[in-house]
Amino acid sequence: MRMNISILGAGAWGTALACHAARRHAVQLWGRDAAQIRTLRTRGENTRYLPGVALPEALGFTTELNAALAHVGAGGLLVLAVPVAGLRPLAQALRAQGQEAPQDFPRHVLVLAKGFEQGSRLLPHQVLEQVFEGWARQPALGVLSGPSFALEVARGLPVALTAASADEGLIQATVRALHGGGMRIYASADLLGVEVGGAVKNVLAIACGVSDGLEQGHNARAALITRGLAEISRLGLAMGARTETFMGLSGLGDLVLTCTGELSRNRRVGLQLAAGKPLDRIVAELGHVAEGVYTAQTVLELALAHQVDMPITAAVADVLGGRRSPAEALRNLLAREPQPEVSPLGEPGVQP
Ligand SMILES: NC(=O)c1ccc[n+]([C@@H]2O[C@H](COP(=O)([O-])OP(=O)(O)OC[C@H]3O[C@@H](n4cnc5c(N)ncnc54)[C@H](O)[C@@H]3O)[C@@H](O)[C@H]2O)c1
Ligand SMILES: O=P(O)(O)OC[C@H](O)CO
Repeated sequence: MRMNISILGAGAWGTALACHAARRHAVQLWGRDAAQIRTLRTRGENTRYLPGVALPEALGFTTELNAALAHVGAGGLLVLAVPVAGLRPLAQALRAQGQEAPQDFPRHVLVLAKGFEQGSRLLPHQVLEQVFEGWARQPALGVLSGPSFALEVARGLPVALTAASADEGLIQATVRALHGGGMRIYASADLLGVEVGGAVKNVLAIACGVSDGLEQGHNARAALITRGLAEISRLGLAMGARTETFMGLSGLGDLVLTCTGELSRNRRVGLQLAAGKPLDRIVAELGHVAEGVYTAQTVLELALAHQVDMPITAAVADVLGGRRSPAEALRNLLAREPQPEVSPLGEPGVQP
């Protein structure tokens, strides 16, 4: 059944998902930059964020938040495709806009961002809960996560993702909107676990980029991925997530993709740090968000607060914070005391 969908955020991921959804649904892509949206409309291509991909003719564009909301109405799907840092201001603007006709505000809001908000240390859905708190028209919230490079999705290549929410109606709306045409959507009720996996894998992808950039070999990369999964699981469990979530698409799946795939922006940051490039230059030249850069220190703070050991994350935070060189951080990791290997799935009564 055809649905009305608005995707807010015209970066790589928002544009790719809009390409996918517009093949079957009425989709509006919203961006805050009027000049960029004009280019999308006139050239039929997102030259800045997704060059080389022809946008579907049926895809609509807008810079008006109220038009994007009106398109969705109460019964469609509203998708937030901005980075974590942009979520709070966007949600505040949505709430303000929604006051005008609360009965028409979308019932289902799906978030795509992967990371923790700096300062508040909140996950994306928690930021939204905070903004919408106390509002009579508080929407049902969900996240979409898993191994998914925007460029491949935009080209229609196969992809499997996890939609997580406590609200069954939201999951059904997401499946209706996105499942099919090369995209498989799996459902999960573990919103927190899905978001923790998506946030921390970005930090570990930076570690793998550093290791590969320093030519430490495939063995080292496999070790970082496996021990990285143990770090994700430890933090997630301490925060209340389910262990099995980390063995799924949004955990192991996305970790493997981002740590090994050449399209990963986070991995690219690590490779360039290993080459000795200063972080501010890397970020300026990347032209896209690499969420791991902004989330690493917060993950480390959460690890300390929950008293879980996350040595790889600590090493990445040290390198990003300029406290250690990439080579020094790696030496430090190798010099750690020997310890028993505990499976990321854990053992009864033992923390992984
Ligand atoms: N690119 C991918 O392959 C991919 C896949 C899955 C998830 N994600 C996640 O999706 C989120 C967005 O990533 P992306 O790849 O689209 O990033 P991007 O850097 O390609 O684009 C970001 C977009 O968000 C816009 N933006 C930033 N702050 C904003 C704000 N305050 N209000 C409105 N718009 C704002 C920018 O103008 C830009 O259009 C990130 O959290 C990322 O981790 C990305
Ligand atoms: O390019 P990255 O490193 O931001 O990763 C993109 C997606 O999150 C991969 O699933």
